Amino acid sequence: MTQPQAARTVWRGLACTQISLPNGDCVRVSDFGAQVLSWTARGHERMFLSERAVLNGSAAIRGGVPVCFPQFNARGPLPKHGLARRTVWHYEGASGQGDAITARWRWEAAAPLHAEFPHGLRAELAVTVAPDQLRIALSATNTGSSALAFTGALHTYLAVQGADIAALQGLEGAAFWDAAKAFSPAVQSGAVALGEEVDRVYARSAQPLELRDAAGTLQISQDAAWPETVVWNPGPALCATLPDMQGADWMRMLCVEAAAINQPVALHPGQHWQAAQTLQVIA
Ligand SMILES: O=P(O)(O)OC[C@H]1O[C@@H](O)[C@H](O)[C@@H](O)[C@@H]1O
Repeated sequence: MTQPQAARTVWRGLACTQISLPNGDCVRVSDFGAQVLSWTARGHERMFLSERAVLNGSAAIRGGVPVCFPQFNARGPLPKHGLARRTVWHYEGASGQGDAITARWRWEAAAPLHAEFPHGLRAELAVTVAPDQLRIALSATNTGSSALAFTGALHTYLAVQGADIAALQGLEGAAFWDAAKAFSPAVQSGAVALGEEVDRVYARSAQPLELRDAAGTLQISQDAAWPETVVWNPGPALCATLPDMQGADWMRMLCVEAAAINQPVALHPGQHWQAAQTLQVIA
């Protein structure tokens, strides 16, 4: 292979697009949820996907990069984390740019949403794969005739190798809201490590974060239009209660989420918004 390629495939019953680069990097994205399920770079799987993930469309898929939209968590009347992660998106195709390739999906707010969310809203997800790099851009357009507001996140489940040495660096000294402790305010002391439940909402860091583990170092950055970063790991106690995770899975993952939460994004009719999260293997 001399050029990046995108091929349609079915993986464990899910219609997917498989993106492959000449250097061996590979990404799989499901039409269900427009969800990245796998990213292999420098020979390592960089995404956590639960072996107990529900893949039959009856629930959100636990792992990869769920698109939480147009509502983050329970902050509104919609089902938790919105409906987009539980619906099939329309695949629009892929196009190459040099050593990179971008595949695109489209989602429209449809009837099941309208009782709680009576708006015309279109979302697009662009997944760009380049050597050592994955960039995921969500965009939203108000296609209706009234103003609307949304919240959301790219709920990225990063694979962790070597839980005892894994550390997320770059948030030291940052203020956060501790969602695991009734949203009490706190300040980050040292790197984020695995151990107990972590469910924290930080303001976006201007500098990229770094996840260091036994596989190397992954740099994580997000556009300013994602104003918050959520870091989530259920820890052993909560993990044991989640039916779609195995008991020790909390040691295999860390969610670092690019999010828009505290100030909902307001869109007038015809207005457009876009924001990306970029993951880069640097060591
Ligand atoms: O189990 P879900 O619906 O995928 O949510 C997982 C987690 O997602 C995180 O974004 C939230 O901050 C957590 O509070 C939540 O538990």
